[in-house]
Amino acid sequence: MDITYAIEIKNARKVFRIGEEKIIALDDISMNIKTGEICCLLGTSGSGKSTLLNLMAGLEKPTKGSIIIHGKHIEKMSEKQLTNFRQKNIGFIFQSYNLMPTLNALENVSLPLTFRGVSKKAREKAAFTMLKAVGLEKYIKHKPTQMSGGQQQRVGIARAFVSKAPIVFADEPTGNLDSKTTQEVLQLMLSLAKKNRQTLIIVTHDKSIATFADRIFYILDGNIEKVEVNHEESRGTSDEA
Ligand SMILES: Nc1ncnc2c1ncn2[C@@H]1O[C@H](COP(=O)(O)OP(=O)(O)OP(=O)(O)O)[C@@H](O)[C@H]1O
Repeated sequence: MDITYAIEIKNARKVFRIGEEKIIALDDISMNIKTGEICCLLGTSGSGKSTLLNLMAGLEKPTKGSIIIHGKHIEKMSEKQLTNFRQKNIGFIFQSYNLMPTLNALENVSLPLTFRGVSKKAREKAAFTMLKAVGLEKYIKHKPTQMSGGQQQRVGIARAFVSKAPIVFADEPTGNLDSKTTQEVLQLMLSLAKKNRQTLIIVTHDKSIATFADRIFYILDGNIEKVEVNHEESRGTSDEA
């Protein structure tokens, strides 16, 4: 089966209720993301970016509409099916890294492979290869508190990419990093995603980060305000607003 789109969203709406109050986090979103595409969801605080990412990752269900990942309607899946689906298909990179504090870098990166039934030896080999790819081969025994923010995020990236999940989501992945480390971490994510033709979706409020993407979806008040296509020659070099 040839599935061109990694992600298809059809008229997705998400309403949160707090007591009597209704919060329309997403109004009516329709969009498609191609396999291997690198996309940014760009918008100000409260615009609905994280909610949209959570719907795509099956962490939240839409109030209305469809979320189709590799041809499968994930809004119809049970929690158990979703957990299984995420373990097989999705990698996550978080703003606050979300590493396991008691585990060292090698163990943190190995973790997603344990859910896939990979042997310990094969897990450690794959984790070491990934840590080497992100320049941390000398830090495999270090625990998160023994590493800088940039190093911890490299571990987070290695963990997200180790299982070659077809889709990787990154929610403000450089939000806690200085500008130089931000550039390094971004380049790393992009090169890993391109290498294996993994689809990468980055949530950010920072336009300078979005210039690295193939396409930018501008999110405003729970809707897509506009979509911008980045052409190869201007990618990552533009600092215009
Ligand atoms: N679990 C929830 N319960 C109630 N309201 C929520 C919940 N999650 C998000 N919202 C509301 O939905 C709207 C969109 O939030 P969302 O977190 O998606 O925005 P965002 O663009 O990611 O913002 P930020 O950049 O600050 O993270 C906001 O008004 C928020 O308060």
